[in-house]
Amino acid sequence: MPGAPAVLAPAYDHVVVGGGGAGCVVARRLAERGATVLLLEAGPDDAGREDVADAGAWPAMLGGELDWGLAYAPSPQVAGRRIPLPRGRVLGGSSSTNAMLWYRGHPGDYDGWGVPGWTWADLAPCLARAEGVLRVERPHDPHPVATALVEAVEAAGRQGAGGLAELAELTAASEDDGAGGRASRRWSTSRAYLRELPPLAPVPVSGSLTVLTGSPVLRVDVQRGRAVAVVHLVGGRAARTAVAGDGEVVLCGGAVETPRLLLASGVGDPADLERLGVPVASAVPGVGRNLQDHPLLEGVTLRLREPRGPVRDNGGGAVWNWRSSSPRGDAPDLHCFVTQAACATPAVAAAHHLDRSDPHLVGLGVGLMGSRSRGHLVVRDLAPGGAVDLHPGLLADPADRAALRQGLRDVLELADGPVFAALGAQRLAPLPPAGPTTSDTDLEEFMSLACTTFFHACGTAAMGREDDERAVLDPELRVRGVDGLRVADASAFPTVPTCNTLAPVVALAERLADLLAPWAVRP
Ligand SMILES: Cc1cc2nc3c(=O)[nH]c(=O)nc-3n(C[C@H](O)[C@H](O)[C@H](O)COP(=O)(O)OP(=O)(O)OC[C@H]3O[C@@H](n4cnc5c(N)ncnc54)[C@H](O)[C@@H]3O)c2cc1C
Repeated sequence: MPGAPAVLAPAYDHVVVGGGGAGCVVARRLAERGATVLLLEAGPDDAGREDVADAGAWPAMLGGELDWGLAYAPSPQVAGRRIPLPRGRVLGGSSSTNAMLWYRGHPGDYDGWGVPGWTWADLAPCLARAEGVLRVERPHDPHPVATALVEAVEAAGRQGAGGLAELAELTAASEDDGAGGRASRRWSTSRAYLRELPPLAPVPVSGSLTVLTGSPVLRVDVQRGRAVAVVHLVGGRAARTAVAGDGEVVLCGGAVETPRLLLASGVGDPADLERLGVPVASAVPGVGRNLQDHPLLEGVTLRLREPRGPVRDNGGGAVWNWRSSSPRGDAPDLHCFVTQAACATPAVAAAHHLDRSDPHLVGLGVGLMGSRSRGHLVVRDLAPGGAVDLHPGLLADPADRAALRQGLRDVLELADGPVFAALGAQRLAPLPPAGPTTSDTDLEEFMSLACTTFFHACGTAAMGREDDERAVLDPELRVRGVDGLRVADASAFPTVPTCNTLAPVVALAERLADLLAPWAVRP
């Protein structure tokens, strides 16, 4: 389905901008409901790429040719470090480059948004529908460090006590490797929704879907308060493709590029637009505010007695979710996963003299999923992927630092316990005697070196109730003050859910297609 069509039609019912985690879902579902749809993706096709398909290969893609190459700005809480923020620039978006954990979150995450139409009861059917398209599997042959995490939680009496450790659900499936064996293969939204679903029935029974890769969108053309066309590059030249009649443009560019596209289209804080030299189409001060992410500690490092062996599944395989003593809501707010390799920031590696290529090393990541800190972004250059200052505010809220300290202490207790000892594990970072008696100051110093992104940037074009003046989108994901323009991606979350963000993104995309469903009954 993807590729360059010989000729683009002058107009489509809907134009979907960004073929990522959300965009592939939105485009396919709208076409199924009877619309003619154009999906525009800046990056290349992902079909046939072994780096994308091999579930264990994703770390090698970080910062590579399929990455937008963004970074969070330095802040004191992260020891003045610049933290790379990977985002997929390829069909499937970050669902083609991510770590494949599938975690639905907690009902309270969605109910807590307080936006009509977006409760758990509204979204659970969308998740179920997505799980009928994406393959979601747990590891068939888990790595010993994955089973060790689950056993360590059990041995410490923490299983079920406000938490759960289990083999991870992954958007990857054990498939024939073509050489008589099995291998774990990725199921991105591009694979699931564009390639594996049966082809659309011919027009006019259903609509049609045209996918154009290598076509970055520069802006939406807003005239007299209505989105009428998109301006995009085709073969390096600017082209203009219109939306037909009462069709719509749906922005699915992700948490950084969607607010940039809004600003490029004249939607944003008038002061930002004036600085960027863009005439105001709609004054919406919330664009680019409310940037959120989960802080993740990459640093707890163990050296096993034996080499850890070849990578299985996604290179991890098990997770533990549990509650701190003061969680943000009802959901577990702390998260731990294993890595079948060293998982330490360059700053931790330098401070602890780690040789990250040592085949005996494994890691334990510690994330704060109920983070309260908020940040913002400042677009400096309107070109896709251009300069942007990203200030996520990681660990800025003292309550976040307290909760993550507790998470780190809990994980160190497991790392030093009998289950990992049976693997001959020796803790290399943070250096012993870090443990229950270590001071908060020492732990915070380690955290400032180990803190990085959990890759869950979101919230920068948030939906909200009709009376919420900070909201960029209304409860049906319409951009305030512009007809025929919606946002359906991670930017739309009012608050980051306590889970990895692909599942809620896909649920949101499925729901948006329902909101536009009247297309299915048009003559
Ligand atoms: C390295 C990494 C690991 C992660 N691990 C996990 C995980 O294990 N589990 C999980 O649930 N989540 C994970 N995530 C997060 C998850 O993948 C994202 O939250 C999700 O994919 C976001 O979906 P999105 O549609 O908002 O954006 P994306 O999936 O990033 O898609 C945006 C798309 O829009 C395209 N685009 C942007 N601007 C333009 C433009 N101007 N014109 C045309 N196209 C454009 C991009 O190229 C991209 O294809 C990870 C993310 C990364 C990067």
